[in-house]
Formats: sequence, C-alpha cells, structure tokens
Amino acid sequence: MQANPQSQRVWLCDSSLRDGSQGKQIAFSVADKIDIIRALDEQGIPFIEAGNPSAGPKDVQLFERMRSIPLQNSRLVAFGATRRKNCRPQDDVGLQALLAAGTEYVTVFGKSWDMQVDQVLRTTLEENLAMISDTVANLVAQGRQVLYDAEHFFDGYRHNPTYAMQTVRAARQAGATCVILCDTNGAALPAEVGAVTAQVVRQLGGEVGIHCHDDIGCAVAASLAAVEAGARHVQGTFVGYGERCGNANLSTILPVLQLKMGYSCVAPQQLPLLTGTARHIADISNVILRSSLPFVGSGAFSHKAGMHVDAVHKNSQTFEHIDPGQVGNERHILISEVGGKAALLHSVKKIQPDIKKDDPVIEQIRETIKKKEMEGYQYESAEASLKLLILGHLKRLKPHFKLDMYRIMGEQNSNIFSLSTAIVKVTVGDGWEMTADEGKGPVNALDKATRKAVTKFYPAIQKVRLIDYKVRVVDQNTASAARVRVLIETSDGEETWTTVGTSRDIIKASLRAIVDSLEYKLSRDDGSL
Ligand SMILES: CC(=O)SCCNC(=O)CCNC(=O)[C@H](O)C(C)(C)COP(=O)(O)OP(=O)(O)OC[C@H]1O[C@@H](n2cnc3c(N)ncnc32)[C@H](O)[C@@H]1OP(=O)(O)O
Ligand SMILES: CC(=O)C(=O)O
Repeated sequence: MQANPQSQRVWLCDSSLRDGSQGKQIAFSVADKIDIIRALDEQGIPFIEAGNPSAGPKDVQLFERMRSIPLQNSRLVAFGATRRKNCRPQDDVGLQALLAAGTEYVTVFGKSWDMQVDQVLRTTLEENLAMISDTVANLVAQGRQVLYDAEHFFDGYRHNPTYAMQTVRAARQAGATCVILCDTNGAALPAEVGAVTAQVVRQLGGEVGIHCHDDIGCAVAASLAAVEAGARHVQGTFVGYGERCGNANLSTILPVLQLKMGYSCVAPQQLPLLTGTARHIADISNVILRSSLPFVGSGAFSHKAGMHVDAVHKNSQTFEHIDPGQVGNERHILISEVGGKAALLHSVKKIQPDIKKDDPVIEQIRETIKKKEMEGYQYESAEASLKLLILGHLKRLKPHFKLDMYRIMGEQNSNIFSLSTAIVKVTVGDGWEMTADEGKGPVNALDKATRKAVTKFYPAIQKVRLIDYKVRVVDQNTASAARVRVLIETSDGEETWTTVGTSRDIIKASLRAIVDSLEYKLSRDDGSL
C-alpha cells in the first residue's frame, strides 16, 4: 500500500461494519454486512474493516462466508486489540481469532495515552510498548499487513508527547504498514490534528493515517486537516454512524478529497455512485439518511426560496457548488409559501411544457398553495398531491372516483392488536361499490377498504401499497383539537409517490392523502400526468 505521488492517492478505509456497528441503534446481520461489503466494493473503497472476530460468532461467520465471495476493488480488514498484558501473542485468544479470520490486512489498536495504560490496562508503560511491538511483529511474521490504530493518540500526545511517539514508533519498527492516528474521543480541533499529524509524518516517516470521531462535530474537518498535513489513509464510516456521535463521514470526505482537493480516492466513474451507496447503506442499517447531509442527502441540492430557484435556473452555480450529477444526486425544487413563480414554473412545466412564467394560471396556483399552506398543507415532500393540484388548475384533472361515505368501527378493548373495521362507498359514473375491510387500526382499515372498492373499477389499483405513513401536529397550541398533517408514501412496485392531507380529524387527513394517492396512480395510468 504505497501512495502514488503522481496521482496523490488517499486510501479510504470504511469501518461502518466495525466502528459503525458500535453506534446506537445499529445492528447488522451477516447478510446485511455482506450486502454493505458489496456496495462498498462497487463504490471502489479500497479497505473495508468488516468486523472484530474476537467479539463473537457473527463476525467469525462473516469472514468465513467472505472467503467464497470475490471482491473487485476492496480488501477486507479484520480488527482486534493488541495482546493482553503479560501474555504471549501465541497464547492470546483475541490475536488468534484475528489471524483465523484469514485476511491479508488486519487492524490492531493499542494505547497511546499514558493515563489509559495506567488506569484502563492497569499495566506499566513499558509493558504497553511490548504489547504493541509483540502484537505487530507476530502478525507481520504470519504474513499480515498491519494497520496500527493508535487509540487516543491526540489526547496522549497532548499529555505526554514523548510517550505517544514511543507507542507509534514501536508499531512502525515492528513492521506496521500504516500507523493511524485516532482521535478516539472526537474532541481534537482540526488545527491541532493537522499540526500533530505533520509532526508525526515528519518524525515517523512511512504511511500515516487518520481516524476521527465526531463528538464536537469536527471529524470531517479534522480528517481533511490530517490529509493536508500528509496523512494518506483515512478511516471513517460511509454515512457517519459510529460510537457516540459517530465517525468521520466518508460520503463527505471522499468527494471533498477528490473534487475540492485534487486527490484520487476512487475511479472517476465510481464517484457518481456515491449517493446511491449512501442511501443503500442507510436502508440496510434501517436509519433515515439526514436530508441535509452534504453531497448525498435529499436536500443537498434542494432549492426552496423563490430567489434562489430563479437564480439556479439562470445559472446553477449561483446556489450549487457542484453539478449534483457528479455525486449521483439530483436537484430538487421545493414548492412552498417562500417560493416564487420561477419555482412553480419548474413544476408546472413538467405537466405542461409550453407554459410561460407570465401565464395567469401560475399566479392562481401560487395563491392556492399559499392558502393551503395556511391550512397546514405542505407540498415540499408531497409532489404527487402538488401535481394533482396543478392538474386541477390547468383544468385537466378528471377525477376517477368519488368517495361518498365511510364509517369506522373499532373494538372497544385494551388489546393493542385489536382490529378496526372500515366501510367505504365509492361511486364511478353511474356505478357504485360499498366495501368493508379490517386493519390494524382505523387508518389501515380505511386504506384497505378504499383500495378494495376502487379496485372494482380500476384493477391496476390492486398493485398499489401504502409503504410509509407519517403524522405531524401542525398547530400544537390547540392540544387534542390540533390540526394534523398526514404524509403517505405509496408504491405500485415501479414508482413511489407521496401525498398529503390535513384536517383536525386524523382519519379525514389520512383519507385525503389516501384518495390523492389513488387518484395520482390513475392519472398517471391514463396519461394525464
Ligand atoms: C476505540 C475502539 O473503538 S476500540 C474497539 C472497541 N470495540 C469493542 O469493545 C467491541 C468488541 N469487544 C468485545 O466484544 C469485548 O470487549 C471483547 C470480547 C473483545 C473482550 O471482552 P472481555 O474479555 O469481557 O473484556 P471487557 O470488554 O470487559 O474489557 C476489555 C478488556 O480489554 C482490555 N483492553 C482495552 N484496550 C486494550 C488494548 N488496546 N489492548 C489490549 N487490551 C485492551 C481492557 O484492559 C480490559 O481487560 P481487563 O478485563 O483485563 O481489564
Ligand atoms: C480504534 C478506534 O476505533 C478509535 O480509536 O476510535
């Protein structure tokens, strides 16, 4: 693993499956881990710290399974600690488990901070140095490339720089391929990380890396400062999960290094995979990706304020630092009360491409949106409802059905799994259909009964499924009489769309969103949208 001075390669190491899984609410199955390894391999991440074989059978099984799964771009790294105190490496169960993982690369972490040696390991400073060198030497002797994680390096260096340097020298002299300086407590300032890294690069020589945590929100900045100071190996997790406040976010670091600082991390054709990889990893982790996440969040290239939207249409560089396509993301124009005609025009043109900005209907639609937003509607995330509203103003909406009546009955007991029943009457032209269905709660029952009734007239609705349901109180001051906004996400297996409904009655708000979701599907199918 040598840095190529011509292309200035920075080697990324993703630890989503090791340090990431130390994050709150993150738990991966072996299958999840394999799925994430495949995504990172496709993304071109050279090192994947996949697990800690001494932590339990799951990671042992993972490394076993991975022996028969070839990777194109990545190398798996097994992770573990230096040998225990007063123990020979060959007798240390953790080290034996690390070797048994069978990976060419291993990471071992050791203590750099004298206080930790004294109070956590409860041994002498000399024994800690021996633990580091024995461990690294033993692994090197067994043919492993060792990435040495110098735990708490920056805290250690602040308190006792001489000893901190002795620990990393011990690892280097024992044959470590790369010495990684860890800001384990995540509280070192970027300037300090840069200055200390520069000292280490100068005094230690060879490959130096960086591993930062985000406890003061500076993990990305500190990692970049370390690279500027000469580090050429950067550890982090792809969407920032990790112990406490998380690890340095590689989906930010990668494009900054490559697009802003001129380093090479992945092949140019792999960069546009970035957004898809981040979203895929978030999905598998069952965590919602923060929409404001740089580069990959759904809001990273979203424009809401009317003046910004107008300017972006004139020249995208006015409010976008890169073309979103470079990282596989896309621009979103959000329609809201702070939007102007330019923002709206963008949405109306999707339905009527020849419409002009000065067409009076644009102003009428804008007025309706403002009025609806006063009632609690919000169209930013409910594009399907917005399209129906626009279609109505363009006099092109042909309602496919009318919901005449509904009734809900709930079982009056305390069993939380009790069923609700909904009865719904729908008319289409001269025909009508009355249907009942049961569900886990009134909204579920209503959704099922409405879809069942509409399916009688439009069989395509059978494929439609509600996939997400969110309720937000709009005016909290009126307590249980508050107005609520319901957002529902629907899919027909090919497309996913979101609709909105509001009311003081949660059932009515839900029903409005459900009716819009079916109407949207039918309008798409008949070519109106
Ligand atoms: C900064 C980091 O993220 S480092 C990675 C931390 N990750 C984890 O801890 C997750 C995986 N860990 C585990 O599954 C368990 O801790 C195991 C299986 C490894 C060890 O379990 P146990 O034997 O029960 O030990 P336990 O977790 O209670 O205590 C940790 C031990 O590791 C020792 N230790 C801590 N750091 C190091 C180190 N760098 N090198 C060697 N030993 C260390 C501690 O001194 C303590 O030993 P002691 O009990 O003799 O005082
Ligand atoms: C090794 C590691 O994860 C840390 O020091 O933060």
